[in-house]
Amino acid sequence: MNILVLATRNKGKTREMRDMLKGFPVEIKNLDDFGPIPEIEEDGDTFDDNAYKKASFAARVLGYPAMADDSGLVVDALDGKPGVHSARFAGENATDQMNVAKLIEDMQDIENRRAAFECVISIAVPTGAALTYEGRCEGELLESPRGENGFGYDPLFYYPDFGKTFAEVSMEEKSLVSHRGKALQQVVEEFDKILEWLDINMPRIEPVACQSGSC
Ligand SMILES: O=c1nc[nH]c2c1ncn2[C@H]1C[C@H](O)[C@@H](COP(=O)(O)OP(=O)(O)OP(=O)(O)O)O1
Ligand SMILES: [Mg+2]
Repeated sequence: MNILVLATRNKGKTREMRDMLKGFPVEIKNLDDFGPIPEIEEDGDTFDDNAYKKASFAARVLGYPAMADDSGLVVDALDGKPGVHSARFAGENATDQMNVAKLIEDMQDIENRRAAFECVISIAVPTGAALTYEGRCEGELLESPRGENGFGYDPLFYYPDFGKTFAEVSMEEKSLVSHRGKALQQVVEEFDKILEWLDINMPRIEPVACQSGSC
């Protein structure tokens, strides 16, 4: 069976990605299944750059196809911040709680509460060839957190159609409308084609059959 490595350290993302890919003929592995590998710096200017960096690096280091997600929250009133810096909004090793607290503070007294989650998924092979999928989801920021589910900024992200935050709905409900859910839905729809693409693009690591006849 084909192996696909989820190139992420984020447990919330891992759960959502595993859930949507269950049932497909592919063995999903995590970075933790391989022991220590170097950290990759997410210093790209776009979600696209960073998703590709993470996926192609993991594929190159591990020798398997890898799928990475780069995502974040884009806030209208903050000129698109925190954007690609969402994970380190409150500082280099910030926790979700610290990032949420900073967002609450920065949004104090701001009337325009519009925000969107954006996600780019990259599926790469060790040669650097890659496929890209994108998703976006619009909502509003509350003034204080609500709900216990999900991760990251979910407790502040109110989705009007649900009348709830992403932390107040199940993972399955969130995935129906979320940025990552939408990107993954395209992956799911195209999965047969993706498997074919992997088949063609994965390097053949077995030595080429001996051509001199002496082996
Ligand atoms: O559905 C979501 N619900 C809530 N928050 C979310 C979501 N999706 C992304 N986010 C936030 C979390 C983190 O602050 C940043 C992602 O940063 P990002 O670098 O892509 O992920 P990460 O560092 O947590 O894990 P990794 O890079 O190993 O995949 O955006
Ligand atoms: Mg990251």
